[in-house]
Amino acid sequence: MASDPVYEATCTAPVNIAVVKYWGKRDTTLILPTNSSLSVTLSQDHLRSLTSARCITTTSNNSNANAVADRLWLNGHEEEIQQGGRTHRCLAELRQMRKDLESRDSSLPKLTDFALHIASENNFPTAAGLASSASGLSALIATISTLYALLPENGVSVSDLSRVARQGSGSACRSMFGGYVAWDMGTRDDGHDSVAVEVAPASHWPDLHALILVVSDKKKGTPSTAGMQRTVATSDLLKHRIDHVVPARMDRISTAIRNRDFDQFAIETMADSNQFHAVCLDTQPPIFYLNDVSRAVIQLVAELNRASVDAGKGYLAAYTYDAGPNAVLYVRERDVKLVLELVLRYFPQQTFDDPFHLGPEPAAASSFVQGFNAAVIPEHEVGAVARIIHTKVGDGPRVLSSDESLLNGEGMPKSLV
Ligand SMILES: Nc1ncnc2c1ncn2[C@@H]1O[C@H](COP(=O)(O)OP(=O)(O)OP(=O)(O)O)[C@@H](O)[C@H]1O
Ligand SMILES: C[C@@](O)(CCOP(=O)(O)OP(=O)(O)O)CC(=O)O
Repeated sequence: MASDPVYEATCTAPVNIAVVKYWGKRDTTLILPTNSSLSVTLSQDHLRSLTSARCITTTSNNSNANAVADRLWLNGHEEEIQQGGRTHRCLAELRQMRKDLESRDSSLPKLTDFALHIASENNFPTAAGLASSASGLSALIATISTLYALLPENGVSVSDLSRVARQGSGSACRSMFGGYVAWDMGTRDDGHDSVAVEVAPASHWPDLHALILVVSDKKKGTPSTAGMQRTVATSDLLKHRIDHVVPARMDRISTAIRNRDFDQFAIETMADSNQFHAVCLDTQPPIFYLNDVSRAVIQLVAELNRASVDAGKGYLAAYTYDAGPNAVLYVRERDVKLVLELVLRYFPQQTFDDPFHLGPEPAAASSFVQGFNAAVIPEHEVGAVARIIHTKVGDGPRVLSSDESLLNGEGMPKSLV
């Protein structure tokens, strides 16, 4: 007996960390932002969401009474796909795009007739302020668009797919591209022009590294989705930011990236992070994402840069913080050793295995930069920074082979918790 054809795809997608922050929606259903934003996509060699999706043909799943319903497993646990919820809307939109394709080409298999089984795993903590929603939703869109052949040769661009990802989680639209990515806020009410665009590929400025100082990987207090709408409703400073700060900053930071101008990139990145946390503080009741350790990291980086700029050597590191206490430091490859040495001295680690082998020598000199004030912050206890992840700018979603699938022959997750 001939076996049913298998329609399945597996992809990974990256995390992105914004340098101009998205904070505020003008439409909460379509996820249309109140300002444009810009991010750096981080390498999937270190942080990634891996997703497999399979069309469940009725014969291969005739024992399952729910055969017609889409199902999703996240890190081995089944998650409900809520009717009208974000994931549900993304799946509906992708199905519609596939239907359009099938109606134009009758030789294509009618994949939209089948339910989908989707399994996904993040190789880092979920919902902990490490942008899991961005990589997770982007991996979902990348995988199903691969399964449905929603490809440039069929008239579907990456920006078109970013429009779908945006409706899963705003920041996810930027993870559809590698490198340096802008999310144009757009002006249309239907969101058609609110899409991600590539500012520059990773290869344009490949030596930008990221050090993620994980201060806490616990679930955060105020989720971004709720927090940002509280800011929209109550903060006057947000209006100033939207009208008078972000548009010019988007231009300046795009130019800095095109010119590989780290000083300008660092100035804009740190100013934008500071302003984002200022609008959080300007929210009623105020939202606090930074803690004492986050603030100590800011002081340390500020002092390092001051000394370096005074010595005529320019900026060495740029900090940025999302909706949590974890710091992300952007550093050029040539300066990673020095910045790591500094971070490890003030925030010692039990163990730190550097994947790039750029860590400091055990007996490295302790005078970092001429004029650096070593008393700027105290040396912290082991554990103040729980973990350091060292990664760098990377590429966009990747298509993997079926060997890497998270689903077994019956279309069920290989690892169920
Ligand atoms: N691999 C995945 N596949 C599908 N959905 C995912 C995946 N990973 C995360 N999500 C969705 O994203 C949610 C977490 O988003 P949330 O914004 O709370 O956290 P975060 O993205 O880690 O933090 P932040 O956006 O502040 O950086 C999960 O509850 C889940 O719904
Ligand atoms: C602080 C941020 O990380 C906020 C991210 O918000 P989300 O994209 O997680 O929010 P939703 O669209 O409601 O899912 C800044 C940024 O990534 O630009």
